[in-house]
Amino acid sequence: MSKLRVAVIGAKGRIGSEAVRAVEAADDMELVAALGRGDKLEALVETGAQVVVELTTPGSVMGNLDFCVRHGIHAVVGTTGWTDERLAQLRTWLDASPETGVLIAPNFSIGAVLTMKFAQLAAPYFDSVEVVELHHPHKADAPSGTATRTAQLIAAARERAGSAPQPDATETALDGARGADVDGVRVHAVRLNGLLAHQEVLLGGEGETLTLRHDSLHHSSFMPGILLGARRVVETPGLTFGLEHFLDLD
Ligand SMILES: NC(=O)C1=CN([C@@H]2O[C@H](COP(=O)(O)OP(=O)(O)OC[C@H]3O[C@@H](n4cnc5c(N)ncnc54)[C@H](OP(=O)(O)O)[C@@H]3O)[C@@H](O)[C@H]2O)C=CC1
Ligand SMILES: O=C(O)C1=N[C@H](C(=O)O)C[C@H](O)C1
Repeated sequence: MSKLRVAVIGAKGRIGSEAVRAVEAADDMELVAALGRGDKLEALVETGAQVVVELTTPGSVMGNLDFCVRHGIHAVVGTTGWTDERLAQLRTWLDASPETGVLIAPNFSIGAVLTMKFAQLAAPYFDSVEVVELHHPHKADAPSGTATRTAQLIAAARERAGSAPQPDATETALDGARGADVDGVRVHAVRLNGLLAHQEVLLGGEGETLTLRHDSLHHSSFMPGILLGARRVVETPGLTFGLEHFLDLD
């Protein structure tokens, strides 16, 4: 059987360099291009890339995806910074290239995907829920894509269940003291040397709390999800948001 022809954009970055190694080590894949900043995207066409793994920056990802979708190259995207407007733009591009698939995964690690799932399950049973994400201090954005998505999923689960608004009588003396508000769920971002990528979902009810915590201790934690995404996206046209759609979690 022929190997899947995979390219990595952002190949010199923290996660991109790990992805290069993971694709090279996968028996069913061939790394056909490893692009860094300044490299020409035309190399993707010249090398016959079928799937791109996009791990760059919020400032670069849209231009890269525009090129990929226009050339019918599927994409697995880990880069953060997704807004409703960006997703709508991407859907427009995909409408014009209906056989192309794009997977955007706020987090490729199985533990993080499960944390999001458990948080949605638990959130309607508690009065209060807040998200704390903790990362290395070189991370470009805050809050993390994972924390934003987790808060959105929690808010949607609470709305579906008809949960009451969260109790909070605080009058904040300093801006930011209560974190960011994502659909009514507070999200706090810690940047600390020594950390990689971590998240806690804190849930509180009458006389009890539940803490869900996930730790990515090495960038290798994201690789099985990236490889799975590359294998599945080629047979999944359109936009898929979240690795959970490629996992049999129910
Ligand atoms: N979904 C997930 O599971 C994960 C997602 N991420 C996300 O992935 C992204 C990258 O993270 P990280 O590796 O830590 O960041 P880094 O800054 O280490 O890597 C980004 C790389 O992309 C390069 N780059 C920027 N623009 C372009 C471009 N147009 N073409 C080619 N290369 C480009 C950068 O080059 P230069 O240094 O010259 O700017 C850099 O080498 C972030 O958004 C992060 O949040 C990270 C881990 C897991
Ligand atoms: O920048 C990182 O490191 C990470 N980014 C992603 C995010 O913003 O959620 C995924 C993971 O947290 C690591």
